[in-house]
Amino acid sequence: MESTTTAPDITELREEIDHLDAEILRLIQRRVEVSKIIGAARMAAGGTKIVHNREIDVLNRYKPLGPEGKDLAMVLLKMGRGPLGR
Ligand SMILES: C=C(O[C@@H]1C=C(C(=O)O)C=C[C@H]1O)C(=O)O
Repeated sequence: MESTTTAPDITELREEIDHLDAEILRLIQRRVEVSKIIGAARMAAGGTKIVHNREIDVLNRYKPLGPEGKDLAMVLLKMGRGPLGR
């Protein structure tokens, strides 16, 4: 029996990756923005910049991606915090 599998269209797949990256970038930028707004509002009200249990929830959310998911979540949290101690 002959195989009927066709080679993937790399050009087309790369276009999809380009679109996905643009969307991921947009979402990350918005996430950082929202996280900073929340942090600033909480600090202005006399609270802390970081909320530990909420950050644990975020880390757990990325667990399906494995160890790299945790790294990714850490980077996202770090980006939203900005410099600590301010
Ligand atoms: C955005 C918040 O503030 C901080 C930033 C978080 C985030 O980027 O997900 C989570 C917890 C807080 O440390 C929040 O409390 O929801």
